[in-house]
Amino acid sequence: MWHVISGRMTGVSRQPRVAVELVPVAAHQAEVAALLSRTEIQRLPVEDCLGSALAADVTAPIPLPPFDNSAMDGYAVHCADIAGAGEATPVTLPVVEDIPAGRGDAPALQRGQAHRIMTGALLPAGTEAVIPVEATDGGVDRVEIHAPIEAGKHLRRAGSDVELGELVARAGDRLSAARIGVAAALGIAELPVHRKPRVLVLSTGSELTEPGRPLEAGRIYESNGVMLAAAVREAGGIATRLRIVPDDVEEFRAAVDPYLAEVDLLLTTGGVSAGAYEVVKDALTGQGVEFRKVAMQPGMPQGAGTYRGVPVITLPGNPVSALVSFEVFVRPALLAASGFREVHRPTTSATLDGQALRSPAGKRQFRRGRYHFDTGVVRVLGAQGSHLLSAMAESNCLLEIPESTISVDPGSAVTVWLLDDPQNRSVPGSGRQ
Ligand SMILES: Nc1nc2c(c(=O)[nH]1)N[C@H]1C(S)=C(S)[C@@H](COP(=O)(O)OP(=O)(O)OC[C@H]3O[C@@H](n4cnc5c(N)ncnc54)[C@H](O)[C@@H]3O)O[C@H]1N2
Ligand code: MOO
Repeated sequence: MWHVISGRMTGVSRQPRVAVELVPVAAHQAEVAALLSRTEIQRLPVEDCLGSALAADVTAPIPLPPFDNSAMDGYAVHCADIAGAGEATPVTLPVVEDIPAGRGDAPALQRGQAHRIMTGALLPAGTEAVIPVEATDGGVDRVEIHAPIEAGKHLRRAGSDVELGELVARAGDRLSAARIGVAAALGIAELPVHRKPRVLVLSTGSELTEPGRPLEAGRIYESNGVMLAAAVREAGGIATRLRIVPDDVEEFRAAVDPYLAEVDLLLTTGGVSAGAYEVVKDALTGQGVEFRKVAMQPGMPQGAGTYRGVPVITLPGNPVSALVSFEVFVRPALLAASGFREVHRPTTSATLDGQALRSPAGKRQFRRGRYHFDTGVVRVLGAQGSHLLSAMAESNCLLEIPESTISVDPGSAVTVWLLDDPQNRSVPGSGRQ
């Protein structure tokens, strides 16, 4: 179904009349999201799960740590035995047992004894504290102890990290290095995850040249395909890049068709606007893909549908338009299909710094910028032109200007989408701006 809003705005002065009818951003988002089904669940070895979405809740089959153990290399003691110990008044105890990590049969510690014990080793029954080796002479048969210690010191209790049966990860969580570590620590060898969606990325345009080759007059290097494939991978998908397809429908079909059986999504860039050589539009119109203008800047020309049973999203060719469109439409749909619970970028309200922003009436505008976590201020980077990719490469956020807003003054609040930070400066409170 088409949800259409008119570009004509009432009560807004000096705005040019927009002749075409525009599809609202939310309507196109919903149509794109509905195209992709959730991928099936598979059990994978934990070490192969990085970046996947967990498909079921995980509860702890054992506590962590599994048993009481020592937090230090030192000596297991009864506190009262060394209560009077000091540099000038050392206490000497017999070392009765040696307990490396992994030993499970050490006898109980009796009053007046010390057991030498290593970090991570099972505490012998009766241990009240572990005195670190640095506070002793390090003796093997007898140990001279130079300080007292409180009960409970340097002991790690069973379950102090994770209790038996505790929920440690939820369905829809992204499996990070730390979550994979927790699963392994719990003895979990395999996890149920959603299969990563396979995305075929296709760049079209007779002007495109692969990087590394000489650039002839009138041609440019292909960048959208590599960039979108990287964006797919960042979003947890598996991207395959096809060779560049020139503006020729037969070549388009010949390049794409052999791969269709293997992919969950065909993602194209270029060839969708109003020119004489719009290969994507020409190849896919009447084949199940609908082309439209979305009330958004950049990223107005869009297409979505299915081609030979495979979901297709066609992004515009201008590089900023392609990447912003990926953020707005493709990334959330891909994350939802991959089983993630959280599919949207985190957003926050920021204070605009610098110059006033102008935005076309009736369109949602996305500007690139740098959000400063310490001050809550956002500054736009680069102009609005959708060929200005380098400013996007420096940005850590998108500013979202609603359809009803035609200008934003400095000092006003503006919503920002927080992106992965290319400068790695986005750690709140890090002070590195
Ligand atoms: N008469 C009109 N012209 C244009 C309209 C319009 O509504 N009426 N829309 C403009 C908007 S907005 C956009 S966005 C672009 C979209 O155009 P296409 O999707 O058809 O893309 P192309 O024309 O193929 O390319 C546009 C631009 O981007 C460069 N490009 C394309 N692919 C790549 C790539 N893989 N790597 C790097 N750069 C690429 C291409 O060379 C062009 O400069 O149309 C406007 N025009
Ligand atoms: O709407 Mo286009 O995507 O600005 O360059």
